[in-house]
Amino acid sequence: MRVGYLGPRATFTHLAVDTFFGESADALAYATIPHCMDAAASGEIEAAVVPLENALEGSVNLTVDYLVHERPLTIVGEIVFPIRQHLMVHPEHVDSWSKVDCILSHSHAIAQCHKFLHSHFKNARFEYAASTGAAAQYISQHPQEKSAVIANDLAAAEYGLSIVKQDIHDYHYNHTRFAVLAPGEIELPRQPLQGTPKTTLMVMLPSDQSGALHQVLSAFSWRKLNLSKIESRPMKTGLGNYFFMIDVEMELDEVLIPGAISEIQALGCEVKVLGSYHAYILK
Ligand SMILES: O=C(O)C(=O)C[C@]1(C(=O)O)C=C[C@@H](O)C=C1
Repeated sequence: MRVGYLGPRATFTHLAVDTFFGESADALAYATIPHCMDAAASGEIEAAVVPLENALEGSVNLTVDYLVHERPLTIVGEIVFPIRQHLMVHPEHVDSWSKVDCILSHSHAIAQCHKFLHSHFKNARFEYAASTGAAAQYISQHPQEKSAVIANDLAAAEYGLSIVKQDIHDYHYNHTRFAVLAPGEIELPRQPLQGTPKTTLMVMLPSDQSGALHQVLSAFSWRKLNLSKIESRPMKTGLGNYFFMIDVEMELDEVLIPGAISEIQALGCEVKVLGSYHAYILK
């Protein structure tokens, strides 16, 4: 099975793919989240794995927006993976690491380490890369730059960088949810882990209807459907126009979720099922 991921090699997404799929997948790196999702939509790969949400920094908006507005792929699985951020430099700068003038990484990685960065690098500037792996690769190729990178230990090994501070993320519990996306339903390799069933819906409220969100939520509540997430994102059609991404902690059945969907549609909302799948928590 060909599985694309946000590359280059040794990103957290790559680690999640290798740990989850193991030998069952041919893992292919893509430079950006949209490139990876495009490849799944065109059939170049069977599935794309992209970051969806981090426990400290929240949703990866690029993934959510591209999924809803540009590439309507199906969520066929979720991988929850622990994230350990380390600070690393080119070996030439190990002795002067605390004096670097730039910190380079993915925006989510930088955000996960704000307290550490604030206390150690009062004057350094932050530069954002497409991924932690891309930042590590760049610094390995530009040893003259006095920059430090935030990435994982595999990236340090892959790109020959030296870790100067381990575990610099601000809070101990740091996990990221990665979505496995495909053009339609596909079989994922069997896991020794027990997954938790989930269904993700996109709901667009009619504009200017008082109590609409309350009514939508009550369609789930009286059916005792547990929601693990609700988040609004702009529709990009005008100020105040939002859609909601709602995660229901249940597999798409034939009665309860379709019943809730019909009720919500009767309120004048547009509803789309983005996927019904299992979430796997990896160690
Ligand atoms: O840059 C990477 O290594 C990624 O896989 C992306 C990403 C993200 O988008 O959140 C994944 C996990 C971490 O939270 C930091 C970065």
